[in-house]
Amino acid sequence: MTLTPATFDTFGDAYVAVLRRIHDQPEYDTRGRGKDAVEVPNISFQLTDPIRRSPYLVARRTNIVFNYAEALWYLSGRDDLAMIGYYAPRLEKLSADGIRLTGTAYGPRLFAADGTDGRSQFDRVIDLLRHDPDSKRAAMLVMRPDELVDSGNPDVACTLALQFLLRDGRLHATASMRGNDALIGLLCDTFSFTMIQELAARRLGVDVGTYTHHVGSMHINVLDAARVEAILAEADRAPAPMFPCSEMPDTSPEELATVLWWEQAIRHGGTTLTVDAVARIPVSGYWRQVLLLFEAYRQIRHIGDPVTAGITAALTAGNRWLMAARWPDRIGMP
Ligand SMILES: O=c1ccn([C@H]2C[C@H](O)[C@@H](COP(=O)(O)O)O2)c(=O)[nH]1
Repeated sequence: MTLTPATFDTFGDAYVAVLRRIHDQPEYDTRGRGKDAVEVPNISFQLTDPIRRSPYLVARRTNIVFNYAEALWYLSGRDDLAMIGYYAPRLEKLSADGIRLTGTAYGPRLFAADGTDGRSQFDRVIDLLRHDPDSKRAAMLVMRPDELVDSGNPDVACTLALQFLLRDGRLHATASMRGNDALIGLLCDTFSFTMIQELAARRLGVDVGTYTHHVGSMHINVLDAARVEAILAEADRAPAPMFPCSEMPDTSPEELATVLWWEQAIRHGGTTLTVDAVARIPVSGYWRQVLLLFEAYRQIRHIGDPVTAGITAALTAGNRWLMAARWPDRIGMP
């Protein structure tokens, strides 16, 4: 009898295993809100190395720029479509007023002061773990009861809660979701939640532990079947490439604000940033790499030519691989 979830080293391994399970052995056909899907209830997995959070699959065409933008959007407590819609125009249809997102915007629920004691849920669980490291209470709630009041609500939070357990000097995290689209949402949500876990571990000065993901309804939309099959075929052909991955340094709220300031400057700016200009931005090398990705994306969106050779060369090997898989005609491989 096993009472613990399946364990994988990297998210890429877990991702392929989840897609394969639902594709090969679906348990239910569902028809919800106009989308037909195949579903396996109660899927759980655990990652031993949550920092290796990007799957290197050509057929998936992971948008690493969006992944970082969404994580930063959460970490800064924002809900504006202006920022996140620039990286993922598909989110526009989820916004009821064209200005803000509600259920999808986990940031305000986790990282904005919520009117109780001037702190955010995130700040409260960090303070709690500083004083009571063995606590079982370091949980942050996401979905709210009032989200089901309006049956026409287009955007109900899919995440129920995130929990931290600080054990033997390692910060473990558990995400609980009511529903997860295994092709798109699973990848983006795991990316952001493991970033939140890593930020919390650095703030506490402890190591990153395991990441556990539990989902009530894990599903693949029928319209995505061909993409899933392409991913499974690629995983069958050869193991995914491996790249070194960088650890997030301890990042203060002030440094995060500087990263967000530059994100907006790049998004609004009409000028091409050089690698030297990025090197002068007063944030750590880890966050400068993210700003390089934002500049590469700005060039892809606004300029017809390939991304400048300097920016391309300054990307890490893993990021360059992901960008070239997504935008093959815009990113040269070295
Ligand atoms: O962070 C998110 C947000 C949404 N979804 C997916 C799950 C569902 O396929 C769809 C939401 O539809 P409902 O469950 O609200 O009907 O979006 C995710 O996987 N992760």
